Amino acid sequence: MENNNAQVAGAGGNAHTIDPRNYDDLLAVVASIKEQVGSEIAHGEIGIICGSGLGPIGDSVENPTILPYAKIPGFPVTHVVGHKGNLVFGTIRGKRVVCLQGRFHPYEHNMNLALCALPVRVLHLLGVKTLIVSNAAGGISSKFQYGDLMIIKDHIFLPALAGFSPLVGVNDSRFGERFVSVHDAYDKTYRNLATQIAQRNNMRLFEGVYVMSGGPQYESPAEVQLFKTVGADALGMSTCHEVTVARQLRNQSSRILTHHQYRQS
Ligand SMILES: O=P(O)(O)O[C@@H]1C[C@H](O)[C@@H](CO)O1
Ligand code: HPA
Repeated sequence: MENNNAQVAGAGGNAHTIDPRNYDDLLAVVASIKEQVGSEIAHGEIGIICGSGLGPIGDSVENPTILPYAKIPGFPVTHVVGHKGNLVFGTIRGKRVVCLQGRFHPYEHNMNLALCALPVRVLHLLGVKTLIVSNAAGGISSKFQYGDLMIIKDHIFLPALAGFSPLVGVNDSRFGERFVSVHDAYDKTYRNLATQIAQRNNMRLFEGVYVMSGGPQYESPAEVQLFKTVGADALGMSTCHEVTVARQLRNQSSRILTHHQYRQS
């Protein structure tokens, strides 16, 4: 079942299908969210994308306001088991969070990566400055035991290397630059914090490189060997498109700050 609410009114009042690359369309999506849950509720400092099996993070949000994706214009419907399909607003330990209880995998949506990363742009327009992204992945590193946790320190975004990037196509500069650096895409300060917390709690935690394949088929033994050879530690079918879009938005924020400083000096 697709979301039958994928249209917004454009210039002249003509309805058109939401384009995930169009800033004005996403402002209309955000306006609809604010209208449905109220402007006070519809904002957050921290965005959380729950991977497969990690939906209960959304259930731990305090004072939750839940908006099903089916009621959000432009949000496709998620079909993957373990992805509920809710936007959850509330707090966790006093911090305002917006939780995506369910993500969009490119293999579900004809490799439309911009569409699958649309929620990240929506989170940005709702005020989110910090994004926590989780996933379930297959281990490649021989260090790993079943169920181990890995913090991503870098990625190999295979679909993007083959031309399937969420940033391909018209670039609306209000989202950021045409050419986006993904150096330090995974914040070192937060990675260190997670490592310290794991150590304090005697948890097994590794840092490693995540490789995203298009899926949905799992990888052949020869492909796993290939990824191991190029330095990947874990393998999945998500995350990199979201992080790439987030990185463009973060670069946009720092660009605005640079201009601001320039004007002051
Ligand atoms: O959303 P995530 O990345 O946790 O989903 C995982 C990876 C694939 O989409 C799927 C295959 O197991 O689950
Ligand atoms: O082994 C895997 N490969 C790709 N994606 C996955 N998601 C969970 N496990 C895997």
